[in-house]
Amino acid sequence: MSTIIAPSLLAADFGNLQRDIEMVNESEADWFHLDIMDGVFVPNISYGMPIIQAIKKHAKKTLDVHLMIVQPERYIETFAKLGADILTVHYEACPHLHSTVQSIKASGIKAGVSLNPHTPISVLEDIILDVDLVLIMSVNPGFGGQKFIENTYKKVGDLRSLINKTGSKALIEVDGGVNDQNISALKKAGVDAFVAGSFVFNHKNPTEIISKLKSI
Ligand SMILES: O=C(CO)[C@H](O)[C@H](O)COP(=O)(O)O
Repeated sequence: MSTIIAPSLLAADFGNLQRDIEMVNESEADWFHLDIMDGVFVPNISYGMPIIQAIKKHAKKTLDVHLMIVQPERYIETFAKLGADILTVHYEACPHLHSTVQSIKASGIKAGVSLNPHTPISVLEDIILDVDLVLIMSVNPGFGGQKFIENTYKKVGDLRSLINKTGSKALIEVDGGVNDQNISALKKAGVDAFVAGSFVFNHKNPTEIISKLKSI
């Protein structure tokens, strides 16, 4: 399977959102990554339903929605109706994670689980066969433009072993500080999908940088 590149619109220019969406549509990127932050689970607030609706209107690729919110189970139906194709919740925000994952799948979309940097892969042992995607945070969630945490390589290795051992079909996605210096080693460690925000949108030629990430 070829590398999946998911530009994070958190780093887009919101005054020119349609332009940035068209750029991703026309690029070699595979997914749109949407970061939803509530100011409670993470110390930042990003954007909500009207913006997602506007993105959906123009986006021609998979919507990969990452909920950094408390009690995400309250909004599963809402995000499914808004057009999410993949809905990822945080392990740390879900006391009834199995039930939340089942509800996401029952709404007809793919279910992802994300882990904060301090959370070990072992917490997924009893749910890995139920999830479509695991999103490993390679920065502390809340802000774009942070430095990549090196321990992520070990976590990706641990997750790849768990997936291989169990026969899970889950994809491995990494989010935070991804660039042309670390993507190759991450890919070798077993990552399938890469979220890239500031590295793409702060570049003078985002389309070109997406092609570069895709081809590494
Ligand atoms: O989830 C996020 C922050 O919580 C962002 O998606 C992530 O940080 C990507 O941004 P960048 O590539 O700029 O690090």
